[in-house]
Amino acid sequence: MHEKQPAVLLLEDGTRFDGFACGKIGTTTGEIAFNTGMTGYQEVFTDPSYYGQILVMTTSHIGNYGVHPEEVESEGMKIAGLVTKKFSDIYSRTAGVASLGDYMETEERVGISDVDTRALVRHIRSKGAMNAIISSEILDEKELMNRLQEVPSMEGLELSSFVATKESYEVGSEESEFRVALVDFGVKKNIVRCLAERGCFVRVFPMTVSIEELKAFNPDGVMLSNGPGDPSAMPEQINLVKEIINWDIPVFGICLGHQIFALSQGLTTAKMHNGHRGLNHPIKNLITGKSEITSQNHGFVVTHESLEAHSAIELTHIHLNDNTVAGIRLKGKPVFTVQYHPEASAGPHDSRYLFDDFISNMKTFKS
Ligand SMILES: NC(=O)CC[C@H](N)C(=O)O
Repeated sequence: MHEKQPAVLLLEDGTRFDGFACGKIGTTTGEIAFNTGMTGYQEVFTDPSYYGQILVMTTSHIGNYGVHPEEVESEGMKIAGLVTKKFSDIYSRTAGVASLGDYMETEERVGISDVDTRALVRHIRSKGAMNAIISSEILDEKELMNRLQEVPSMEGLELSSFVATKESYEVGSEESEFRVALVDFGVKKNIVRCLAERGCFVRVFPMTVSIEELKAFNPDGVMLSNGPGDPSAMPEQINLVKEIINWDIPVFGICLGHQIFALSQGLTTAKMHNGHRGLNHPIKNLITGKSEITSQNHGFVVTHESLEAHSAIELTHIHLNDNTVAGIRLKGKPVFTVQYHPEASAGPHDSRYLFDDFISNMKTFKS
C-alpha cells in the first residue's frame, strides 16, 4: 500500500475533480465514459473496445476482489484510465492473485479515486461525451488543459489497429464441426470461447485480411468482432465486409462488427450523446417479442433514419431505454448483427441464443 498521492481529473469543459492517485503515477488522456456494471471490472478493463477511454465505474467500490489471470478479455488492460469513488488497495477473495492497484501498475494504467462519481456521471450525462485528463504528476490546471486540447475527438478516430491481432491464429480443434473465420477489430476472448464451446474451429484474422485469404480458409461462417473507435473511420474494413456480404455466407457481427456491416450496406452511424455501458441494458427482440437483459459497451450507433430508407435490411432488436437500433438482419440472408454483447463477459447470458442462431445458419449453409 502506498501513501495517498493527490490526483486531478479535468474535463474538456473545465470541470475539475480532485482525488487521489491509484495505479501508476502519471498522466493519461482519453474520452470519458461511464460503466454502470456492479461486477466484472477486470473483464471490462481488459475489453479492447474500451481502448482510448477513461472509464468511470459507477459502482462505489472497485478493487475489492482483486484480479485473476483468467478473468481477462484480452492480454492486459485496455482502458486509458480509471475513475472511482472508493478504490480498494486490499482484496478479499481466495482465488485473487494480486490487487487491482498492483495490476494497474504492471499494466501502466493511471487512475484517480475518491471522486464524487455520482456528481461526475450526472455531469457527463447532461453535457455528453467529452475528453478528459487524469494526472498525479501535473496538478496545474492550465498545463492540464493545454495537454487536453491536443487530444483528438473520438469522432473520426480509428483505434482497432492498436488492439487487433496483426497475425492470424487458431482456436479449437480442426476436427470441429464448423469452421469460422473471425475478422478481428479488437475481439473479446469470450466471443471466441462462445464459438469454440459450440463446436467451432476459429481462425482469427487481422482486419487487413483480403477476401481471397478468407475464402481460402473455406469457412462455414464469418464472425465480425467488436472493437474500439469510430466505425466510419474504417473504409477498408467497410469495403471488406461488403465483399463478405456479396459472398453469401452466414455472417454474425457484434458491436463494431455490427456497425461496420451497417456501413457496408449504405446505412449510417452516429456518435451518441452518451454511450451504453453496463450489464443491465434492456433489449427487445422484435422477431420473437421477447426481452433480454444485455451487456453493452458502445458510443456509436446505427441510425434509424438510414435504416428506414433501406429496403433490404430489417430491424430485429431495439434498446428499450431509448429506442436505439440494437440489432439488424439482411432480409432473406443468413446475415445478422447486434449492437450489444451476447458473449457478455461479464454480464447476463440472456442473449447467448444468438450464437446458436449463427450455428444453425452455418448448419443450413453447409447442407
Ligand atoms: N464494443 C464495441 O465494439 C464498441 C464499438 C464502437 N467502438 C462504439 O463505441 O460504438
